[in-house]
Amino acid sequence: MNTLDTYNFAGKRAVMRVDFNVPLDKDLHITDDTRIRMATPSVMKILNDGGSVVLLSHLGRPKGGAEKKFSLESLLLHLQKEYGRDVQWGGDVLSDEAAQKAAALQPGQVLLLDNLRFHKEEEAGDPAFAAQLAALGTVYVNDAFGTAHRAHASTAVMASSFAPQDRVGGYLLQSEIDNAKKVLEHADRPFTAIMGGAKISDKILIIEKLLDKVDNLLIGGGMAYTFAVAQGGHVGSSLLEADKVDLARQLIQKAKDKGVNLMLPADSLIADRFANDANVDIAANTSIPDGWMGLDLGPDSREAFADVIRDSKTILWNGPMGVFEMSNFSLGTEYVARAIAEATAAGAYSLIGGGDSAAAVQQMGFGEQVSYISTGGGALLEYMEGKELPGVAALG
Ligand SMILES: Nc1ncnc2c1ncn2[C@@H]1O[C@H](COP(=O)(O)OP(=O)(O)O)[C@@H](O)[C@H]1O
Ligand SMILES: O=C(OP(=O)(O)O)[C@H](O)COP(=O)(O)O
Repeated sequence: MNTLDTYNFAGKRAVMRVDFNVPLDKDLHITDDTRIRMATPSVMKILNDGGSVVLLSHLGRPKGGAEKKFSLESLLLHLQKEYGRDVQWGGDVLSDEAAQKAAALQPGQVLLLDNLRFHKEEEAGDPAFAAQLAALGTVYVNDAFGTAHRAHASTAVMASSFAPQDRVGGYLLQSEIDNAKKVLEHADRPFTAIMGGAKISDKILIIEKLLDKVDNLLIGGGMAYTFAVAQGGHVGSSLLEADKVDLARQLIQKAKDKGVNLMLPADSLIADRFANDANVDIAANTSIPDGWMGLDLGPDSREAFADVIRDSKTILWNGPMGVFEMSNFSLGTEYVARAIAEATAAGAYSLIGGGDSAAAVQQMGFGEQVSYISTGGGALLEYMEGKELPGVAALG
């Protein structure tokens, strides 16, 4: 892989894929800018060389065209402060405005374009769309580790429009891979993985691979309810992927066969609606009443999870344990974050992945007390299971 340090960007226009899929509040303000900050060294290297940058990213998962809440324009002022210079807005990636502003960029200038996923061709990996993106620059830089597991037009396909020497991996991509490799190759035991969050269908398949690597696998967050149903439980209106129940049942069996301690939450903090001021109660995870939903670990589970974590020597965490964005459902995530900080202080190596997990750790004040915060969730997990990431493979 060509790296930024071996490339001189003077007079070049870099079309740079970043992962600026940052969490926003309802007023479209950024609540955690880790992903933006982590890509800044790459942007500054290009600008300081005397190059210019066209920034490409997705934000969230828009379905069917442009929507204000998914527009990258919300990031513009933040980026101007981050880079200490004007950042131009070019609108839609396929617009004439974008093409004209990109062509007119001068050394040291930055252009931000709108959400790639406003075009279905992005996720389809459409070659014609990829070629249109490639025409925006003279060199391709990929620093989007968080999206490196997607074979999309901007993460994988557009690289082939550039000569091999003009496909460059950014600093963040490189350091993420170096770090994940270190954990894979030297995992001290007990090795504990903690999985949670909401992207169940994406991440449930990864569990099978992790069972070959870890001693303990703790499953919390929205993912836990699919497992509770697999155990014959009732989960009310909790997050559930019904078509993954059989797979969850097989995974429980596989963990037994392999001697892995797969721990599911015994109890949940349940709510009668998806709101911070909902009525709450505590229920066994396998008997949540109709009309109620599990939004956080219950008191027994958070203690049990924390105990296992504190005894671990290598820790991999992806996905919050509850809807931590609402303060009344953040305790499970906080317990896990604190236990990881304690284990790290006692000598464990801790690796936290995912946009929301990273945000939770920072927000709760444990950012400096863990070994490494990765900007990738799914990407990190897929790398850890030994898969080649399309975004990395495309760089050659
Ligand atoms: N029990 C739950 N019910 C619904 N959503 C949940 C639950 N637990 C966690 N979540 C949500 O999961 C989201 C994060 O999931 P995910 O994207 O998979 O994690 P990451 O970004 O860390 O990889 C958060 O917005 C959180 O509110
Ligand atoms: O947030 C992301 O992944 P993550 O939730 O696994 O951390 C990336 O931006 C990828 O987004 P996607 O899972 O919608 O392709």
